[in-house]
Amino acid sequence: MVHYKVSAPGKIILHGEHSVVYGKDALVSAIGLRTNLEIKETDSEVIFIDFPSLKFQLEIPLIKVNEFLVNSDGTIENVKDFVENQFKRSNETENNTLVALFYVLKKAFGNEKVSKAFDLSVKTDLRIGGGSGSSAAFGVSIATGFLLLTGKMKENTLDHEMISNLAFESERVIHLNPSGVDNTICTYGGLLKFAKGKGFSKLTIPKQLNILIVDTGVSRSTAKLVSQVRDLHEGFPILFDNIFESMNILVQEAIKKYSEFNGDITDIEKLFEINSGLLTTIGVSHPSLEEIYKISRKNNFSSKLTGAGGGGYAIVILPSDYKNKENFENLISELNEAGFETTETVIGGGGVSVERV
Ligand SMILES: Nc1ncnc2c1ncn2[C@@H]1O[C@H](COP(=O)(O)OP(=O)(O)O)[C@@H](O)[C@H]1O
Ligand SMILES: C[C@@](O)(CCOP(=O)(O)O)CC(=O)O
Repeated sequence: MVHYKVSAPGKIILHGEHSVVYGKDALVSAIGLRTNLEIKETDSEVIFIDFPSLKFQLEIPLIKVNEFLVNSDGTIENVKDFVENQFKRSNETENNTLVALFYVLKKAFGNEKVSKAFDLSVKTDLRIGGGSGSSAAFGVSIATGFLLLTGKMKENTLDHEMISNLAFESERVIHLNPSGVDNTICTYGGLLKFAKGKGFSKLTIPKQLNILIVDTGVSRSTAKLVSQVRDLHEGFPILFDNIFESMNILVQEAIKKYSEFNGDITDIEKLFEINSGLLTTIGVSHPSLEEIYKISRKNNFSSKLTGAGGGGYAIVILPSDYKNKENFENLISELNEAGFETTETVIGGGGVSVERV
């Protein structure tokens, strides 16, 4: 019987968040924190779904899922009706997650039936709603799991394009109007230059680049922040077009600096500071982020938000010899004292992977 373990990385946007929504380039990287899905066919009559990170699980008869696959027209509205009628859950996050799950299932299977029931669980190292790509890592994991289940894709010949495209459908349910940057990086991994509708190219950094991820603990909605920026853009189109163009120029400068990185972070730190200022200008900072910027600067580090902002995660760029340095130890203890959790990681890392159990 089919039994797979799928793993997809989280991501950080190094530069280009928000401007990427307006067609500008972004520089994005996979990180070491991952989402892990397990899917196992069973002889049961019911499909069992477990989302421990969201603290909910449920069962649904296989026959109901197959009725849905045969009868649904596959529109988001139709999948929403199915989820509402079937599960009658009042929690918006749970509903949305289930809509994404069944929408992706329908896209993967079309009108074909699922031949056997299965147990599916999704666990993650990522904080959900923090800007480190948990929704995309979730989308990539379910897309991969379901494509394997259909037999359209084999574990030793993963079709990254098909996975990323299907994960984008999950992102469309969760984020309404995503740029596609998150599903791309969480599928391919590494370091990428990405532009909405234009595709991506892989980049390499000559030397390991260390990053500290700082969790503000403040949840925020990407969709709301994107629409807040859209309102400002509508009010001041020329001003905002120019800010987005500045962010684009910054990304081009950053690509040069990261591609030539020889261990000296001085210029990258300057770009962090400038990018942070531009993001504050478009209104996506937050008091918790400002506090992190202050503590970082006090200890001679440069930081910026990553992702949509409004809380979520900040990133601090670290020099190669940061370990055991007094200012780094002070940075960590001051951030922790202020209530912010920190995780050390490196830029890059593998994309989606599958293990047949
Ligand atoms: N491990 C997971 N299990 C189930 N759903 C998940 C998981 N990770 C993410 N999600 C889905 O993604 C949503 C979070 O998306 P979002 O707010 O954009 O967070 P992030 O910025 O971390 O991607 C959750 O509400 C849920 O629908
Ligand atoms: C703000 C934005 O540029 C990045 C959002 O990233 P996240 O949801 O915070 O991981 C939106 C997008 O690219 O769709």
